Amino acid sequence: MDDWEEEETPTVTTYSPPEGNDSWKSERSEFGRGRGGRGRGRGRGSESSNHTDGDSWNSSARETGGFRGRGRSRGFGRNNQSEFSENGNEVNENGFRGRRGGGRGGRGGRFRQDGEWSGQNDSRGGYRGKDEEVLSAGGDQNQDKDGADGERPRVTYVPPTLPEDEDSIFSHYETGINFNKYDEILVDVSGLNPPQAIMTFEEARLCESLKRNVSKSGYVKPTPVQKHGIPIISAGRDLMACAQTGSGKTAAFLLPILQQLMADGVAASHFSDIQEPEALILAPTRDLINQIFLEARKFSFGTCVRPVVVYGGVSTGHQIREIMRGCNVLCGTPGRLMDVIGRGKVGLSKLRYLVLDEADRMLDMGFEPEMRKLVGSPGMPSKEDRQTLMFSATYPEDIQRLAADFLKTDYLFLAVGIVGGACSDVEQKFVQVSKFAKREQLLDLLKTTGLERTMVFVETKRLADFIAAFLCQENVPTTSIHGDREQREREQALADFRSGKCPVLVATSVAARGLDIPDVQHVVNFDLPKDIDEYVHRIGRTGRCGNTGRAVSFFDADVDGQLARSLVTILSKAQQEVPSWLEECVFSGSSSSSYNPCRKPFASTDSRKMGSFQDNQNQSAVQPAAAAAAAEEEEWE
Ligand SMILES: Nc1ncnc2c1ncn2[C@@H]1O[C@H](COP(=O)(O)OP(=O)(O)OP(=O)(O)O)[C@@H](O)[C@H]1O
Repeated sequence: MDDWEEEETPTVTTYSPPEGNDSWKSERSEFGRGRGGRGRGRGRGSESSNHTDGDSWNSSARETGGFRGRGRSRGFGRNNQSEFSENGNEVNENGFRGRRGGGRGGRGGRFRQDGEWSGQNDSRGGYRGKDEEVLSAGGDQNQDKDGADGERPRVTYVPPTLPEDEDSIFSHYETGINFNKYDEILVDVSGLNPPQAIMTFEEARLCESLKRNVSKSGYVKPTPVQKHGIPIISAGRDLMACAQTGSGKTAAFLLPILQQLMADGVAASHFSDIQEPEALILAPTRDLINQIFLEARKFSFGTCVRPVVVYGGVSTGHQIREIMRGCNVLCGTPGRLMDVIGRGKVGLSKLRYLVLDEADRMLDMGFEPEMRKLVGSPGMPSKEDRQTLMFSATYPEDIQRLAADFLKTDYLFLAVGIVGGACSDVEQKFVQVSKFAKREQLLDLLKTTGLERTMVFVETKRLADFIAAFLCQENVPTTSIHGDREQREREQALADFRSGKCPVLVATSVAARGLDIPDVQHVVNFDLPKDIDEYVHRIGRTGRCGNTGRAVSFFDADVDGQLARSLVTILSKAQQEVPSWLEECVFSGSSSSSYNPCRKPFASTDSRKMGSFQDNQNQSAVQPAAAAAAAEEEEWE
């Protein structure tokens, strides 16, 4: 038995939110208040919203009314397999504990009077602070192996089998009223001899099956990034593409790649021990790469091209078995990808396309060495012998410089609209609120939004648990996603949010990029991020594909002052009203630019057009402080 062969996992945890309980939509008094008085006494750091009796709190929590979270809480959204023992300690379930080096180990956290979560880490290798995920960068290699070192239990989770019926595969949401306005966005292509843009999908000369799949996906006409990106990729050019969130970047790279593979008659073969994909697609988070895989699966439906996905938190054995069944397009998070390459299951000699989605993220954060390791993997074609494609809505100038190392010198830079600009279909509002008043403000806000789908972003994993638990106590059907939740829980949380079972999703930055969830009408920044690009991505979870959306951000001048200047720029460029108090904040000096001194708020265009590009080639692109602060949730596996 190979070391990757494992037992299949037990079935996925069932999630059962409160039924028939919609009191949270009505008056404040019905929000479940008075059940124990918030913030006092001892409770659990995170509580399940899956109680079938509609009571979100267990008896001990109710008795004591509390939020003083005990235990490194991960239990939100669980079923009745109790995750905590009576005294609040975790109990073992399925042998999953502690594989992130102790994120779950910290105990005794509580919400202080000043509104801040204070975790008391214990010595069991507990919470490692903000860089917890970073420390596991590239470290997926061992995590699925049996716990020989006593610390890394084998991951046995196998995601549920995907539905095969066409309705599920091609389900999509409608383009919005502003879809046609995409045509008015200014487009700039820089670099030598760019090919002519296409105006229609017919001009893309897709083969019949691809054309049929595009049409079944509800695509009638290409978006600007597709009009320009498809012919550039089809012409064999390297590309760095920047287009606003939700404007169809995924199809812009998938369609020309799949078209070329089909035209060349590649076919997945399971007769080979080692699979040699023609395309590698990388993204920074598990949930995003899974989504990209589903898009690839949709567009290649009924063809001989076979996409496969690999990412952390799922049984490696299962994923390798999937690869062995044939693999032309391998989608993955970098750590797991390097793992399967390292195990000799994937060869790179046939590789023609290397795609980095959220490319600025992939090259930021000090992960650049990991990316270099990947492109330096044995058998990886040199940049001259492969086509490298990068996509994002944001491209800080320093990252553009770094990215150029991975691209041929004659790469094209495609800018649709303002590089780093916010989606113009998202109405952006700001509320001045101190950290003490944020929870009340959030409840008030959710009262007005009712059952509309809302993503609430918070800064830390612990706070995500806490706020989700708080909302559940207030009878708001809520789930959460963050890097300390097990993969099955994350997938369940996303499924419950998508289905509307839980219309509120509390998330850390792990959900900021790329996720394409239908009908997200609102994004709330309970905590503003430290980084303006992160803000752009977060609010881009709404207002997608021509639909309109709304983002409300809680601004606490004591904490968020350093972001004010960039926010004013973002709002102005999106032609939105800038609150006078926010402008004053900039001029009063509380908006310091010292946080990220080397970065301009936006690269307005292709960095090569700016004189500094060559001069700064050797300058380190990674800003350690910024990287560390923004690294809370990214995972490299
Ligand atoms: N030409 C099209 N016609 C109709 N719908 C489209 C078209 N192109 C893309 N879409 C849909 O628009 C939605 C957003 O696309 P996608 O997720 O690729 O955006 P994105 O630009 O990658 O966003 P982000 O920057 O957030 O990652 C998806 O549901 C996708 O299926």
